[in-house]
Amino acid sequence: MAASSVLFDNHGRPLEYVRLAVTDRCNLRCFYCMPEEGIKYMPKQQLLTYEEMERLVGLMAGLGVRKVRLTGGEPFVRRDLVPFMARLADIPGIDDISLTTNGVLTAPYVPELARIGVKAVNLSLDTLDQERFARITRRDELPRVMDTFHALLAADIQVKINAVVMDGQNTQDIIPLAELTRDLPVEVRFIEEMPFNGGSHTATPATLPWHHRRIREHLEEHFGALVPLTGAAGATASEYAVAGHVGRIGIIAAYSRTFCGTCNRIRLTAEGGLKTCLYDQGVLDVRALLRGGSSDADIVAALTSAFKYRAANGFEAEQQRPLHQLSFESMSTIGG
Ligand SMILES: Nc1nc2c(ncn2[C@@H]2O[C@H](COP(=O)(O)OP(=O)(O)OP(=O)(O)O)[C@@H](O)[C@H]2O)c(=O)[nH]1
Ligand SMILES: C[S@@+](CC[C@H](N)C(=O)[O-])C[C@H]1O[C@@H](n2cnc3c(N)ncnc32)[C@H](O)[C@@H]1O
Ligand code: SF4
Ligand code: SF4
Repeated sequence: MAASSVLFDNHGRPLEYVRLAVTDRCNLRCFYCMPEEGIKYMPKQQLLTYEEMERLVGLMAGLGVRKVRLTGGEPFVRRDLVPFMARLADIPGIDDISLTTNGVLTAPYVPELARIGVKAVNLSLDTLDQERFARITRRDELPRVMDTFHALLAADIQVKINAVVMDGQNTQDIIPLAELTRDLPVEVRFIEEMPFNGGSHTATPATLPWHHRRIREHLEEHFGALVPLTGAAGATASEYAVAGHVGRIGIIAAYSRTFCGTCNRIRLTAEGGLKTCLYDQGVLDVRALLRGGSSDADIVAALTSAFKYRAANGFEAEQQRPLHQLSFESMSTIGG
């Protein structure tokens, strides 16, 4: 189905972007995302199939969605990911397919990604120090992640590095990571830590130690004034240029939630739960509709109705949850 119209929510925000968590499994155990042990993965038959996701994306394209991001868990842990991406890219109306990956398994797939037209990849990398990498992710995989980074650059795929800033863990890495932008055409984005760590540690305190302003001040102490850039509509990152640098710096106020006013996205969890806000607890069981024999028209009506009842922002969505224990949810099931 071709994009025919744009759907606006009850706060006048358009639906343009869907994030698909293609799996809840992961080959890392990042401290801020998952506990080290005791993880109960979903049985495979509970995950949406690729065919189910293709059908949904086709229907969403009819509602105006044009951008799809694959995430997880680690997307490359699921088999046959790249052919699936190629089929999504062929859906009329979808003009932007990208993914967020930890980079451990990604390097060998980079030529294929380039071939199917993937223009940008977001690569998670919280430190350039091998020991701290192993401590944060609980796996010693930095060299393979760096292989992916270099393979993406060589293939001319635009890279955004995602680094979660964690008090007492990797704040010493902010400047070395930002230094990558001096000679490389990459964007390095620093992300406020959110509480979705699956019980790995206590939830982010109400006074987030490394919030957007502090990260910016820290960068400016080293590089001088950052020059704000005009970002794309609906973007999560505030983007900045640094004098003399080829690349850019971004800061994502994920916990402060300052960009909700232009939020243009919805999420599907790996088991087909629809989230109209990262902070809601899931507003629609799309898998039940798909497997219960619902018609395209019924599914479109359900998606439309869910989008028309969105929380105004992440704080309202959080308030509407019956339990406020966000830290028992893991980002690996939400997709970031
Ligand atoms: N609060 C909030 N944080 C978000 C949202 N989307 C992404 N983030 C945060 O930004 C991080 C990076 O997200 P990515 O998967 O790289 O996606 P993106 O920022 O939409 O990427 P681009 O499309 O390249 O701008 C996530 O891990 C979250 O911490 C959102 O809608 N709300
Ligand atoms: C959940 S991961 C899934 C994709 C892939 N495994 C990866 O790490 O890139 C998506 C993004 O969520 C971010 N993330 C995970 N837990 C987070 C948290 N507690 N706060 C902020 N961002 C988080 C990661 O840094 C990553 O960039
Ligand atoms: S952030 Fe990504 S790589 Fe790290 S544990 Fe979560 S899903 Fe896995
Ligand atoms: S917190 Fe919710 S409303 Fe705000 S930008 Fe994120 S998903 Fe959108």
